[in-house]
Amino acid sequence: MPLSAETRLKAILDGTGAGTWEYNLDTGDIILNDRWASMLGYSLEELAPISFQTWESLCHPKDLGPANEALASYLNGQGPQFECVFRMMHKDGEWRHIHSRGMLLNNGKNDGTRWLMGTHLDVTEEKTSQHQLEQLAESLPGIIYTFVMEPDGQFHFSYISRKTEDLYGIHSDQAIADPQKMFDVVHPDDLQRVQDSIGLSAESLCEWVCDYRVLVEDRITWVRGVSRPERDTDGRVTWHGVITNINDQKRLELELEHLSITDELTGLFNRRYMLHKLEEAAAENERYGGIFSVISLDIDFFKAINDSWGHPTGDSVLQTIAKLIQQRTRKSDIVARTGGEEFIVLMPNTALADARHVADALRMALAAEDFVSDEGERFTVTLSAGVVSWSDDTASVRDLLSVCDRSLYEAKRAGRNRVAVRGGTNPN
Ligand SMILES: Nc1nc2c(ncn2[C@@H]2O[C@H](COP(=O)(O)OP(=O)(O)OP(=O)(O)O)[C@@H](O)[C@H]2O)c(=O)[nH]1
Repeated sequence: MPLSAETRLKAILDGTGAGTWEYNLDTGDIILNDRWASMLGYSLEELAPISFQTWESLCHPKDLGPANEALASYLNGQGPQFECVFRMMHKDGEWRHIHSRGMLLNNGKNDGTRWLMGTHLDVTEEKTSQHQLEQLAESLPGIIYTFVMEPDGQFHFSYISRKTEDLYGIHSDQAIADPQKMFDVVHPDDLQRVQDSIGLSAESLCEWVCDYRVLVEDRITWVRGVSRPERDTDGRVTWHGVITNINDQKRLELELEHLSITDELTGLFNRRYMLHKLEEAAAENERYGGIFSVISLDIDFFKAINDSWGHPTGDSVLQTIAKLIQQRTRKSDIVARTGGEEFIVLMPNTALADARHVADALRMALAAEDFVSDEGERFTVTLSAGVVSWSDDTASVRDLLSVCDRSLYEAKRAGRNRVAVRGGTNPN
């Protein structure tokens, strides 16, 4: 014989561990099941007589108002069901978090009155874990989150901690409601890289690690995202991770990088950086063709300047010349002090004749410059320069520089304060 609907329903409710309640809105009658009472450590007999006050007296006073408001808004037609979590006092003196859900049944008892029927579930453990997670998230120096990407590319945060406010200027509720907001504040220059790295991590299931900038009202913050992806059987990828502020670390990194490529005295690039840029330009030329030229400048009789006017005056001569070269070259040119009184200018997309023209202009500008020593004596300074262009028969950067040096040497030998040019770059 098939089980009755009532038996089946009871078995289902027993399985879920839910208490049930029925509340007649017109008569005020209340019907509770045994589980409703045992969830709070009581039997129904102990709670008798059962009325609305039975719930009221056990509910946390601070939760009564919100629960009644939730009921009122459901009865006003807002939401498909009544739903609310409130605390209730267990017989053992502990508060339990109860998740209550209910619906209105007009004809439930066939007597024309309205019955609200629902369930109670004890969600204390979930609430406690959630509270612990929130406390943990608060004490962490970054954002923790769970990010989910569907196979069709749709994405959302199933959890994100409140630190989003500090780093992204976005409330965590907003990030959950509209996850795109979290990408809208990524620096435009970094956005593509961030998206590509997420795509790569989803494909390879390798850890996602990405440093990028977040731009909130003109304030830039460097952050680092680190998270582990996992793919479920539906192809959905979920990352659990953390985003931290790395501003201090990044500033230090950038400072160190700056120091490692800069000449301290003049603020120009140093020899190491110039060699790196020359190698880059050579590789680019080999791959895509094009042209670039190099000017090597050396101050004439600089030793005599030091000897006559002192080392500090020599230093300020170097600084003045550095400024002069920077003013008279393009932004795309790279200028470095590559030795004591030697400078190199790398001029991308510049033919030999144009580079020679620039070298001559620099030579004349320096010769016209009036210098004053620490003792107030006036003097002038000249330079010699070698100019060379990268061509098809240039074998390496080393060869290019060697040809440039030979031109410079020719300029010195021919009397200084002049520019020598080499078209071919075969050092022999
Ligand atoms: N003030 C100052 N002098 C430097 C610096 N680096 C190198 N020097 C000096 O630059 C001088 C270079 O001398 P030399 O290599 O003989 O060249 P020069 O006197 O310019 O002679 P030519 O190049 O042949 O015209 C040396 O006296 C170095 O001590 C620096 O940072 N500051």
